[in-house]
Amino acid sequence: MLAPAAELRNVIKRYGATVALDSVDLVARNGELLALLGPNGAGKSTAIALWLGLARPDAGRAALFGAAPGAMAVRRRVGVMLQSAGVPYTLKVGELLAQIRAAYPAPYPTGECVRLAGLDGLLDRRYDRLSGGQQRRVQFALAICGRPQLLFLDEPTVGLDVDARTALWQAIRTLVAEGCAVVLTTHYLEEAEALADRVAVLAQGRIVAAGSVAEVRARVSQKRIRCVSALDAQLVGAWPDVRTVRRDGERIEIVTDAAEAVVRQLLFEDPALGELEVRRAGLAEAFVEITRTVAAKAA
Ligand SMILES: Nc1ncnc2c1ncn2[C@@H]1O[C@H](COP(=O)(O)OP(=O)(O)OP(=O)(O)O)[C@@H](O)[C@H]1O
Repeated sequence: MLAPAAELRNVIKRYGATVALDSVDLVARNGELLALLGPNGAGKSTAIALWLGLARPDAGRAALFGAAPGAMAVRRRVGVMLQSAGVPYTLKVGELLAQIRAAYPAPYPTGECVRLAGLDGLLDRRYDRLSGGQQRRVQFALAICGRPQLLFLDEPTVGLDVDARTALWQAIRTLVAEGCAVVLTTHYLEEAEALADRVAVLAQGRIVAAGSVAEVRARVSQKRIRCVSALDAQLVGAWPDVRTVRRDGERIEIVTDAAEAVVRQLLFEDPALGELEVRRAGLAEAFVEITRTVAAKAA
């Protein structure tokens, strides 16, 4: 059987007294996007550092395509976009692209890189004179131009406006559809929800939830209630089992573990209530609940 594009097997990584990863298993497969989620310091960047050979596990194994990270044959199959980019600043975008494309056996044509990363009109511009968002798009182009079979994206859409973010999501989907494996870290849960085939939630170096977006979401019992109501949100917030309440114009939105009881009380208190909707909570609520439970147990 073909080895997965990237795997961590029972990995422990310590920095002094800090256990950055504690018995972690992760797998990223071809044609799939794995989203790594977790609060600051959870261990996401450490996982990527191990895969890139920038750090070594204290125990367990990190492998890319079944081989040790860092091997030249493996590096030619991998594209990387990290949070801090070591880009030679004074070069023009076109020169940067040409340099990186030359290092790969079957790179995308320049025009395709421009289209995928949204670099129209930027090839003749110096990298250091671009805006932050334009630089991010160049970094993305440099990560994908070698037509990687495995792509690491560490918070790729930070600083991008809505249009640029949507365009980048589309480019990521194109690569995944072509069979690329993608490991994405993000703090934007809607990004994971939009792109991920599988998510792994890390907290304090441990995987606390893993599976499809739907599976992780199903781990929590919370529901989201929305309705048009004039009830005072602060009063509703004091009801039993209500976790959060938010007023959004004429609507209120309630997150609760006991949807039936809250709906009953809503209808009782506000006979004029309308447009009632009850939905399973999204990934954002699941993530907050899972990581809060872990923090509470550790305290
Ligand atoms: N080079 C290092 N030396 C010492 N400690 C480190 C080092 N790199 C990471 N750590 C620690 O390891 C833990 C995990 O950090 P890591 O950067 O992997 O988290 P993260 O999930 O990527 O966080 P963020 O969302 O803030 O980027 C943290 O406690 C961090 O302080």
